[in-house]
Amino acid sequence: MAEILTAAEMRSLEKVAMESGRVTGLELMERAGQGVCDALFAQWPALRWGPHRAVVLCGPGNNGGDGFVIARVLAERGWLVEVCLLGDPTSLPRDAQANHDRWCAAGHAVVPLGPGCITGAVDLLVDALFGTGLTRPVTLDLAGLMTAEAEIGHRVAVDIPSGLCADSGRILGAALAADLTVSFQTAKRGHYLADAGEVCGALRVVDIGLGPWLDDRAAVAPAQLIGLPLEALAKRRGHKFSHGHALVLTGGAGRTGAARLAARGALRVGAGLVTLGVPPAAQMEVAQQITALMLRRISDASDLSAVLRDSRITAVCLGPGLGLDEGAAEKIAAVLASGKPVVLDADACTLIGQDPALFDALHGGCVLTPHGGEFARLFPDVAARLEAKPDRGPAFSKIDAAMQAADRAGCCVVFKGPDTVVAGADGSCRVNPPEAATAWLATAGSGDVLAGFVTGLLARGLAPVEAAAAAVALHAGCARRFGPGLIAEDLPETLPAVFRDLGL
Ligand SMILES: NC(=O)C1=CN([C@@H]2O[C@H](COP(=O)(O)OP(=O)(O)OC[C@H]3O[C@@H](n4cnc5c(N)ncnc54)[C@H](O)[C@@H]3O)[C@@H](O)[C@H]2O)[C@@H](O)CC1
Ligand SMILES: [K+]
Repeated sequence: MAEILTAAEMRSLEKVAMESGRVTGLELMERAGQGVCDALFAQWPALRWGPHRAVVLCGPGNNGGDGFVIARVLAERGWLVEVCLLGDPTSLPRDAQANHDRWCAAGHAVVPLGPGCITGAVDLLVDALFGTGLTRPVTLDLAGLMTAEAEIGHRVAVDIPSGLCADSGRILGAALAADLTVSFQTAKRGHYLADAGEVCGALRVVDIGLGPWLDDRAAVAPAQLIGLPLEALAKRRGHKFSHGHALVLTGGAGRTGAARLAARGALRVGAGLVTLGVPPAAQMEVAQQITALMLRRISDASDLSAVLRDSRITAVCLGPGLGLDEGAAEKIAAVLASGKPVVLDADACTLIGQDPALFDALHGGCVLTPHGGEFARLFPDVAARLEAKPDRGPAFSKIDAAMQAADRAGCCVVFKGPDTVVAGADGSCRVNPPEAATAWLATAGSGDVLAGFVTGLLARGLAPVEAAAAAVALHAGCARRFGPGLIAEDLPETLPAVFRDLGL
C-alpha cells in the first residue's frame, strides 16, 4: 500500500533526511527539477527532441527553486526559456536563491511575474509558483497572466498545481490547471481529494532519494491508497460455512430491491451463504426473485435478536430500503446489541444520526457507509467544517473529516463519493483514487451493492477497515471493467471477471 503524505509529513521527512548529513536541500531540489524534466519527456516524447519554447513561473518559495532547476535543464537542451518570478529574488529561501543565482550567472534573464507575462506560442508552461507551502488563498489573477494571443501546448505542475491545497485537494482562491503533475517521493493527500481531479491532469511521482528515511520512520503516515488484500480475497478450501454467513435485512413490501442487490453483492464477493431477512408482508415478493440466496422471515426486532443468536451468522447488513420507522430503529438496536460485525448503510445511517442512543451503541465491528448527505446527518459539525470555504492552508480535508468521524463513532466510516475515504477507529485511513472510480458508478443501487460487498467480506472474516477498503476497490474495479452503460445489477455480475483479472 502506498502512503500519501500531508505537507507537514513531507517537510519532516525532508528535514530528517537533511539532518542526517547524507543529502542536502540543494541536492533534493536538483533531483526534483531533473525528475520533473524526465517525467515530462516521458509523457510527451515529442518535447525530447529539438528546441522548444518554455515559460517557467517561479514562486517565492522552494517550489520556485525547483522551477529554476527546470529552466536550467531545459536551456541546457537548447530550449528558449523565459522565467517569470513572483516577488523579490533576494527574499527567496537559500536553496531557491542558489538556483536563481545560477540561472542568472549563466546569462539568463528573470522577469517579474505579472499580467500578460505569458504570450505567444508556448510549447511548455511550467507551474512552479506554489507547492506544499500554500498557506492562504491565491489572490493573484492567474488567468490574467496570459495574453489573449497566448497558446499553450502543454502544462506541467511542479509538485502540485499552484492554488491546490496539498492536504485537502481543495482549491484555495484559484488554481492553475495542469495536464501533468509531477510530485516528489510520494503523492500527497491533496492529489486524490476534492478538486484534484479537475486540475492535476495525469499524476507522476518521481523518486528524489528519500526512500531510506521513509522506510526508517517508526510510524508510517496514517493515510494510504487502497490496495487489495489478494491473499484474503482468494477462497481457500473449506465448506460453505467456512466462508461465513451474511444476513441482509430487507425493507417492507415494494422496498426489497436494495437489499436484494446488497445480498447478491455479498454472495458474489464470496460469503459462503447469504440470507435475506424479510418482513412477512414482503416474503412473497422476495421469494419470487431469488435463487442462490436464502430467505428467512423476520417480523420484528425480537425475531431478529433470536436469529442473531445463531453463531454461524458472521455479518449483518441493514439499511438499504430499511425505512425510517420505529421498527427499523429497533432492528438497528437489536443488531448492535448482538455485537456482530455489521454494515450500517442508507436509512440506518439516517436513523443513527437522529438517535444518540443508537450512536452510542456503535462498536468496533460496525461499518458506517454514508454518502455526503448521510454523513452530514451523522456528524453535522464535521460536515459543516468540510463545507466551509477554506480561508487558509492547509485546509480541512475529507480525510480529516472521515478520521474524526471514525474516532467519534468508534468504528469504521466509509465516507463515499468520487474520492471515497475509508477511516478506522484506530486512526488508519485509506483513500480510493478518483481515477480508479468512474462516473458510471453514480447510478441507483450502486451504494447498495457496495454495502453488500463490505458485508460479504466481513462475513468472510476480514476486519472492518480491510473489508471496507477492499469492497470500495472491487466496486470501482467492477465499474471500470463493465464500462459505459453500467447499472447496479451489473456490479455483482462483473465481479467474477475482476477476480479473474486479479488472478484469484
Ligand atoms: N524542502 C526541500 O528540500 C524540497 C522542497 N521541494 C519543493 O519545495 C516546495 C515547498 O517549498 P516551500 O515550503 O518553500 O513552499 P512553496 O514554495 O510552496 O511556497 C511558499 C511561499 O509561498 C508563499 N505563499 C503561500 N501561499 C501564498 C499565496 N496564496 N499567495 C502568495 N504567496 C503565497 C509563502 O509566503 C512562501 O513564501 C515543494 O512543493 C517542492 O516543490 C523540492 O525541491 C524537494 C526538496
Ligand atoms: K506548483
